[in-house]
Amino acid sequence: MEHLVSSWYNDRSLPESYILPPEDRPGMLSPGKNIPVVDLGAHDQTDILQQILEASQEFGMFQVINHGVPSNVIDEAMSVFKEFHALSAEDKAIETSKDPNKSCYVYTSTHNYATEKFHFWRDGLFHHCNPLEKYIQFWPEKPPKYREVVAIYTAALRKVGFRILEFIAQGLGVNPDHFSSELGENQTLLVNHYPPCPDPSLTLGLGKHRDPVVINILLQSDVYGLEVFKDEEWIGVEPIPYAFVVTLGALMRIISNGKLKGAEHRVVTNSNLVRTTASFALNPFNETLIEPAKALVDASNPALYKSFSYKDFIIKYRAAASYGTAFGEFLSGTPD
Ligand SMILES: O=C(O)CCC(=O)C(=O)O
Ligand SMILES: [Fe+2]
Repeated sequence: MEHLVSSWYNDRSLPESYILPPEDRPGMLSPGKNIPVVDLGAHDQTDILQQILEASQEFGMFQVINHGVPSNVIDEAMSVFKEFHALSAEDKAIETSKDPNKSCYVYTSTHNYATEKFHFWRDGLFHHCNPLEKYIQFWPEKPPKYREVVAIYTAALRKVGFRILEFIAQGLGVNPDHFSSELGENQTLLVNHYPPCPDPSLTLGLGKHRDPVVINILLQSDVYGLEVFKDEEWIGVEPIPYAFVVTLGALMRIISNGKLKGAEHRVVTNSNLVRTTASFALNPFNETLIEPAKALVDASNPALYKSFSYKDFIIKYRAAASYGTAFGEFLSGTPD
Protein backbone atom coordinates (compact mmCIF):
# COMPACT_ATOMS: atom_id res chain seq x y z
CA MET A 1 0.00 0.00 0.00
CA GLU A 2 2.69 2.46 1.00
CA HIS A 3 4.37 1.60 -2.30
CA LEU A 4 1.66 3.08 -4.56
CA VAL A 5 3.46 5.02 -7.30
CA SER A 6 0.90 7.80 -7.07
CA SER A 7 1.93 8.47 -3.46
CA TRP A 8 5.55 9.32 -4.12
CA TYR A 9 6.32 9.84 -7.83
CA ASN A 10 6.22 13.62 -7.63
CA ASP A 11 9.36 14.13 -5.62
CA ARG A 12 11.63 11.50 -7.11
CA SER A 13 13.71 10.45 -10.05
CA LEU A 14 13.14 6.90 -11.30
CA PRO A 15 14.20 4.50 -8.52
CA GLU A 16 16.61 1.75 -9.51
CA SER A 17 14.06 -0.99 -8.92
CA TYR A 18 12.03 0.38 -11.88
CA ILE A 19 14.95 0.41 -14.32
CA LEU A 20 14.53 -2.54 -16.67
CA PRO A 21 17.33 -4.35 -18.51
CA PRO A 22 17.87 -2.80 -21.97
CA GLU A 23 16.14 -5.66 -23.83
CA ASP A 24 12.89 -5.11 -21.90
CA ARG A 25 12.70 -1.36 -22.26
CA PRO A 26 10.34 0.38 -24.69
CA GLY A 27 11.75 0.48 -28.19
CA MET A 28 10.94 0.83 -31.85
CA LEU A 29 7.41 0.18 -33.02
CA SER A 30 6.52 -1.54 -36.25
CA PRO A 31 5.86 1.52 -38.47
CA GLY A 32 2.40 2.11 -39.90
CA LYS A 33 0.81 -0.97 -38.33
CA ASN A 34 -2.31 -1.01 -36.21
CA ILE A 35 -4.74 -3.57 -34.86
CA PRO A 36 -8.11 -4.18 -36.59
CA VAL A 37 -11.15 -2.06 -35.71
CA VAL A 38 -14.48 -3.91 -35.79
CA ASP A 39 -17.74 -1.99 -36.17
CA LEU A 40 -20.22 -3.84 -33.96
CA GLY A 41 -23.03 -1.62 -35.23
CA ALA A 42 -22.74 -2.90 -38.80
CA HIS A 43 -25.77 -4.73 -40.21
CA ASP A 44 -24.09 -7.81 -41.61
CA GLN A 45 -23.62 -10.13 -38.61
CA THR A 46 -21.73 -12.67 -40.72
CA ASP A 47 -19.27 -10.00 -41.69
CA ILE A 48 -18.80 -8.96 -38.04
CA LEU A 49 -18.23 -12.59 -37.10
CA GLN A 50 -15.64 -12.99 -39.85
CA GLN A 51 -13.79 -9.82 -38.82
CA ILE A 52 -13.72 -10.85 -35.17
CA LEU A 53 -12.50 -14.32 -36.02
CA GLU A 54 -9.73 -13.07 -38.28
CA ALA A 55 -8.61 -10.41 -35.78
CA SER A 56 -8.65 -13.03 -33.00
CA GLN A 57 -6.57 -15.46 -35.03
CA GLU A 58 -4.10 -12.93 -36.31
CA PHE A 59 -3.66 -10.50 -33.39
CA GLY A 60 -5.59 -11.84 -30.40
CA MET A 61 -6.57 -8.20 -30.00
CA PHE A 62 -8.86 -5.73 -31.77
CA GLN A 63 -10.80 -2.55 -31.08
CA VAL A 64 -14.59 -2.32 -31.21
CA ILE A 65 -16.67 0.75 -32.07
CA ASN A 66 -20.46 1.24 -32.12
CA HIS A 67 -20.68 -1.29 -29.30
CA GLY A 68 -23.83 0.20 -27.82
CA VAL A 69 -22.36 1.58 -24.57
CA PRO A 70 -23.44 5.25 -24.44
CA SER A 71 -20.65 7.82 -24.42
CA ASN A 72 -21.95 9.45 -21.22
CA VAL A 73 -21.72 6.10 -19.39
CA ILE A 74 -18.09 5.84 -20.52
CA ASP A 75 -17.29 9.45 -19.60
CA GLU A 76 -18.81 9.13 -16.15
CA ALA A 77 -16.99 5.85 -15.49
CA MET A 78 -13.65 7.32 -16.58
CA SER A 79 -14.15 10.31 -14.36
CA VAL A 80 -14.86 8.26 -11.21
CA PHE A 81 -11.88 6.02 -12.05
CA LYS A 82 -9.64 9.10 -12.22
CA GLU A 83 -11.14 10.56 -9.07
CA PHE A 84 -10.51 7.34 -7.16
CA HIS A 85 -6.83 7.29 -8.10
CA ALA A 86 -6.51 10.96 -7.13
CA LEU A 87 -7.55 10.19 -3.53
CA SER A 88 -4.94 10.14 -0.77
CA ALA A 89 -3.26 6.78 -0.07
CA GLU A 90 -5.10 6.70 3.24
CA ASP A 91 -8.51 7.15 1.60
CA LYS A 92 -7.68 4.48 -0.99
CA ALA A 93 -6.83 2.08 1.82
CA ILE A 94 -10.05 2.84 3.69
CA GLU A 95 -12.21 2.59 0.56
CA THR A 96 -10.82 -0.82 -0.36
CA SER A 97 -10.86 -2.51 3.00
CA LYS A 98 -14.58 -3.15 3.36
CA ASP A 99 -14.41 -6.84 2.48
CA PRO A 100 -12.51 -9.15 4.87
CA ASN A 101 -12.30 -11.62 1.96
CA LYS A 102 -10.51 -8.97 -0.11
CA SER A 103 -12.72 -8.95 -3.18
CA CYS A 104 -11.69 -5.29 -3.54
CA TYR A 105 -8.14 -4.00 -3.13
CA VAL A 106 -5.46 -1.64 -4.40
CA TYR A 107 -1.97 -2.72 -5.33
CA THR A 108 1.01 -1.51 -7.30
CA SER A 109 3.17 -3.00 -10.09
CA THR A 110 2.06 -6.69 -10.11
CA HIS A 111 0.65 -9.12 -7.57
CA ASN A 112 4.24 -10.20 -6.98
CA TYR A 113 5.53 -6.83 -5.74
CA ALA A 114 7.45 -8.42 -2.86
CA THR A 115 9.30 -10.96 -5.02
CA GLU A 116 9.52 -9.44 -8.51
CA LYS A 117 12.95 -8.44 -9.82
CA PHE A 118 11.73 -5.13 -11.19
CA HIS A 119 8.69 -3.01 -10.52
CA PHE A 120 6.29 -1.49 -13.01
CA TRP A 121 4.97 2.07 -13.04
CA ARG A 122 1.34 1.20 -12.34
CA ASP A 123 -1.18 1.31 -9.51
CA GLY A 124 -4.32 -0.79 -9.74
CA LEU A 125 -7.75 -0.84 -8.13
CA PHE A 126 -9.30 -4.31 -8.44
CA HIS A 127 -12.75 -5.57 -7.56
CA HIS A 128 -15.30 -8.22 -8.44
CA CYS A 129 -18.43 -7.19 -10.31
CA ASN A 130 -20.80 -10.16 -10.53
CA PRO A 131 -23.16 -10.86 -8.88
CA LEU A 132 -23.52 -7.14 -8.27
CA GLU A 133 -25.61 -7.47 -5.08
CA LYS A 134 -22.86 -9.58 -3.51
CA TYR A 135 -19.95 -7.27 -4.34
CA ILE A 136 -21.18 -3.67 -4.65
CA GLN A 137 -21.20 -3.23 -0.86
CA PHE A 138 -17.40 -3.63 -0.93
CA TRP A 139 -16.73 -1.10 -3.70
CA PRO A 140 -15.34 2.36 -2.89
CA GLU A 141 -17.77 5.02 -1.69
CA LYS A 142 -15.35 7.76 -2.60
CA PRO A 143 -15.86 9.37 -5.03
CA PRO A 144 -19.52 9.34 -3.91
CA LYS A 145 -20.87 8.34 -7.33
CA TYR A 146 -18.45 5.44 -7.78
CA ARG A 147 -20.89 2.63 -7.02
CA GLU A 148 -23.80 4.00 -9.01
CA VAL A 149 -21.73 4.85 -12.09
CA VAL A 150 -19.60 1.70 -12.11
CA ALA A 151 -22.65 -0.56 -11.65
CA ILE A 152 -24.11 0.87 -14.86
CA TYR A 153 -20.78 0.70 -16.67
CA THR A 154 -19.98 -2.91 -15.74
CA ALA A 155 -23.52 -4.11 -16.61
CA ALA A 156 -23.08 -2.57 -20.07
CA LEU A 157 -19.63 -4.08 -20.51
CA ARG A 158 -20.89 -7.52 -19.53
CA LYS A 159 -23.28 -7.38 -22.49
CA VAL A 160 -20.52 -6.32 -24.88
CA GLY A 161 -18.27 -9.09 -23.54
CA PHE A 162 -20.83 -11.84 -23.99
CA ARG A 163 -21.78 -10.61 -27.44
CA ILE A 164 -18.14 -10.83 -28.54
CA LEU A 165 -17.72 -14.23 -26.90
CA GLU A 166 -20.77 -15.46 -28.78
CA PHE A 167 -19.18 -14.41 -32.06
CA ILE A 168 -15.94 -16.12 -31.08
CA ALA A 169 -17.78 -19.31 -30.09
CA GLN A 170 -19.59 -19.35 -33.44
CA GLY A 171 -16.36 -18.68 -35.27
CA LEU A 172 -14.70 -21.59 -33.50
CA GLY A 173 -17.65 -23.86 -34.27
CA VAL A 174 -18.68 -24.47 -30.67
CA ASN A 175 -22.07 -23.81 -29.09
CA PRO A 176 -22.69 -20.01 -29.15
CA ASP A 177 -23.47 -20.24 -25.42
CA HIS A 178 -20.20 -21.95 -24.62
CA PHE A 179 -18.86 -18.98 -22.62
CA SER A 180 -22.10 -17.66 -21.24
CA SER A 181 -22.33 -19.66 -18.06
CA GLU A 182 -19.43 -20.43 -15.78
CA LEU A 183 -16.58 -19.57 -18.15
CA GLY A 184 -17.42 -15.87 -18.28
CA GLU A 185 -19.62 -15.18 -15.29
CA ASN A 186 -16.88 -14.23 -12.85
CA GLN A 187 -16.43 -10.62 -13.94
CA THR A 188 -13.78 -8.33 -12.52
CA LEU A 189 -12.67 -4.76 -12.98
CA LEU A 190 -9.10 -3.54 -12.81
CA VAL A 191 -8.66 0.23 -12.94
CA ASN A 192 -5.06 0.96 -13.92
CA HIS A 193 -3.37 4.23 -13.16
CA TYR A 194 -0.02 5.29 -14.63
CA PRO A 195 1.25 8.60 -13.22
CA PRO A 196 3.64 10.72 -15.30
CA CYS A 197 7.00 8.98 -15.27
CA PRO A 198 10.42 10.64 -14.77
CA ASP A 199 12.04 8.46 -17.47
CA PRO A 200 9.72 6.50 -19.80
CA SER A 201 12.68 5.16 -21.78
CA LEU A 202 13.90 3.01 -18.87
CA THR A 203 10.72 1.46 -17.51
CA LEU A 204 7.24 0.18 -18.37
CA GLY A 205 3.77 0.64 -16.95
CA LEU A 206 3.29 -3.10 -17.32
CA GLY A 207 5.69 -5.69 -18.71
CA LYS A 208 4.92 -8.09 -21.56
CA HIS A 209 2.12 -10.41 -20.49
CA ARG A 210 -0.97 -12.30 -21.46
CA ASP A 211 -4.07 -11.60 -19.41
CA PRO A 212 -5.01 -14.49 -17.08
CA VAL A 213 -8.64 -14.32 -18.22
CA VAL A 214 -10.96 -15.50 -21.00
CA ILE A 215 -11.37 -12.06 -22.52
CA ASN A 216 -10.66 -8.50 -21.48
CA ILE A 217 -12.57 -5.37 -22.56
CA LEU A 218 -10.30 -2.38 -22.00
CA LEU A 219 -11.28 1.24 -21.86
CA GLN A 220 -8.15 3.03 -22.93
CA SER A 221 -8.14 6.70 -22.16
CA ASP A 222 -7.11 9.20 -24.81
CA VAL A 223 -3.49 8.78 -23.73
CA TYR A 224 -1.30 6.37 -25.72
CA GLY A 225 0.37 3.50 -23.86
CA LEU A 226 -0.76 0.04 -24.98
CA GLU A 227 1.40 -2.04 -27.34
CA VAL A 228 0.86 -5.57 -28.69
CA PHE A 229 3.58 -8.05 -29.67
CA LYS A 230 3.08 -9.73 -33.02
CA ASP A 231 5.58 -11.48 -35.29
CA GLU A 232 8.46 -10.39 -33.03
CA GLU A 233 7.49 -6.72 -33.34
CA TRP A 234 5.65 -4.24 -31.15
CA ILE A 235 2.58 -2.54 -32.60
CA GLY A 236 1.09 0.55 -30.95
CA VAL A 237 -2.64 0.54 -30.16
CA GLU A 238 -3.85 4.02 -31.09
CA PRO A 239 -6.50 5.40 -28.74
CA ILE A 240 -9.85 5.79 -30.51
CA PRO A 241 -12.41 7.89 -28.58
CA TYR A 242 -15.09 5.67 -26.97
CA ALA A 243 -13.73 2.44 -28.47
CA PHE A 244 -12.91 -0.63 -26.40
CA VAL A 245 -9.80 -2.74 -26.90
CA VAL A 246 -10.72 -6.42 -26.79
CA THR A 247 -7.90 -8.73 -25.74
CA LEU A 248 -8.13 -12.51 -25.81
CA GLY A 249 -6.74 -13.90 -22.57
CA ALA A 250 -4.47 -16.87 -21.95
CA LEU A 251 -7.42 -19.17 -21.21
CA MET A 252 -8.70 -18.82 -24.75
CA ARG A 253 -5.79 -20.95 -25.93
CA ILE A 254 -6.90 -23.87 -23.81
CA ILE A 255 -10.63 -23.54 -24.49
CA SER A 256 -10.03 -23.28 -28.25
CA ASN A 257 -7.58 -26.21 -28.09
CA GLY A 258 -4.80 -24.06 -29.51
CA LYS A 259 -6.81 -22.42 -32.33
CA LEU A 260 -6.67 -18.98 -30.68
CA LYS A 261 -4.02 -17.41 -28.49
CA GLY A 262 -4.04 -14.65 -25.92
CA ALA A 263 -2.32 -11.49 -27.16
CA GLU A 264 0.99 -10.54 -25.55
CA HIS A 265 0.99 -6.88 -24.67
CA ARG A 266 2.67 -4.25 -22.51
CA VAL A 267 2.18 -0.66 -21.43
CA VAL A 268 4.62 2.20 -21.93
CA THR A 269 4.62 5.30 -19.75
CA ASN A 270 4.95 8.95 -20.65
CA SER A 271 6.54 11.89 -18.91
CA ASN A 272 3.75 14.42 -18.62
CA LEU A 273 0.30 12.84 -18.71
CA VAL A 274 -1.61 10.73 -16.23
CA ARG A 275 -3.01 7.64 -17.96
CA THR A 276 -6.01 5.83 -16.50
CA THR A 277 -7.48 2.68 -18.09
CA ALA A 278 -10.02 0.08 -17.03
CA SER A 279 -9.83 -3.65 -17.80
CA PHE A 280 -13.17 -5.42 -17.49
CA ALA A 281 -12.48 -9.16 -17.58
CA LEU A 282 -14.74 -12.14 -18.08
CA ASN A 283 -13.30 -15.03 -16.08
CA PRO A 284 -14.32 -18.47 -14.89
CA PHE A 285 -15.16 -19.07 -11.23
CA ASN A 286 -12.38 -20.48 -9.03
CA GLU A 287 -13.63 -24.05 -9.19
CA THR A 288 -14.62 -23.99 -12.88
CA LEU A 289 -12.72 -26.48 -14.99
CA ILE A 290 -10.82 -25.01 -17.90
CA GLU A 291 -10.44 -27.44 -20.77
CA PRO A 292 -10.58 -27.63 -24.56
CA ALA A 293 -14.21 -27.34 -25.75
CA LYS A 294 -15.53 -30.85 -26.38
CA ALA A 295 -16.74 -29.89 -29.87
CA LEU A 296 -13.12 -29.18 -30.87
CA VAL A 297 -11.72 -32.51 -29.72
CA ASP A 298 -11.99 -35.82 -31.59
CA ALA A 299 -9.76 -38.69 -32.68
CA SER A 300 -7.89 -36.58 -35.22
CA ASN A 301 -7.80 -33.47 -33.00
CA PRO A 302 -6.71 -34.66 -29.57
CA ALA A 303 -6.93 -32.32 -26.57
CA LEU A 304 -3.68 -30.35 -26.38
CA TYR A 305 -4.23 -29.26 -22.79
CA LYS A 306 -5.23 -31.01 -19.61
CA SER A 307 -8.16 -29.70 -17.65
CA PHE A 308 -7.56 -27.81 -14.42
CA SER A 309 -9.45 -25.38 -12.24
CA TYR A 310 -9.23 -21.61 -12.70
CA LYS A 311 -7.86 -21.35 -9.18
CA ASP A 312 -4.93 -23.65 -10.07
CA PHE A 313 -4.35 -21.66 -13.22
CA ILE A 314 -4.06 -18.39 -11.28
CA ILE A 315 -1.66 -19.93 -8.75
CA LYS A 316 0.59 -21.15 -11.56
CA TYR A 317 0.30 -17.90 -13.49
CA ARG A 318 1.41 -15.84 -10.52
CA ALA A 319 4.23 -18.24 -9.67
CA ALA A 320 5.51 -18.15 -13.27
CA ALA A 321 5.20 -14.39 -13.29
CA SER A 322 7.53 -13.88 -10.36
CA TYR A 323 10.51 -15.00 -12.43
CA GLY A 324 12.20 -12.85 -15.03
CA THR A 325 11.48 -9.24 -15.67
CA ALA A 326 7.86 -9.33 -16.64
CA PHE A 327 5.02 -11.79 -16.40
CA GLY A 328 7.03 -14.48 -18.15
CA GLU A 329 6.13 -16.55 -21.15
CA PHE A 330 3.49 -18.42 -19.26
CA LEU A 331 1.28 -20.82 -21.10
CA SER A 332 3.43 -21.52 -24.09
CA GLY A 333 2.68 -25.14 -23.25
CA THR A 334 0.56 -27.22 -20.91
CA PRO A 335 0.55 -26.27 -17.27
CA ASP A 336 1.59 -29.41 -15.44
O1 LIG B 1 -3.57 -0.07 -19.42
C1 LIG B 1 -3.53 -0.69 -20.47
O2 LIG B 1 -3.51 -0.13 -21.58
C2 LIG B 1 -3.52 -2.19 -20.47
C3 LIG B 1 -3.63 -2.79 -19.11
C4 LIG B 1 -3.44 -4.27 -19.12
O3 LIG B 1 -2.74 -4.84 -19.91
C5 LIG B 1 -4.15 -5.07 -18.11
O4 LIG B 1 -4.92 -4.51 -17.29
O5 LIG B 1 -3.99 -6.30 -18.14
FE1 LIG C 1 -3.15 -6.92 -19.86
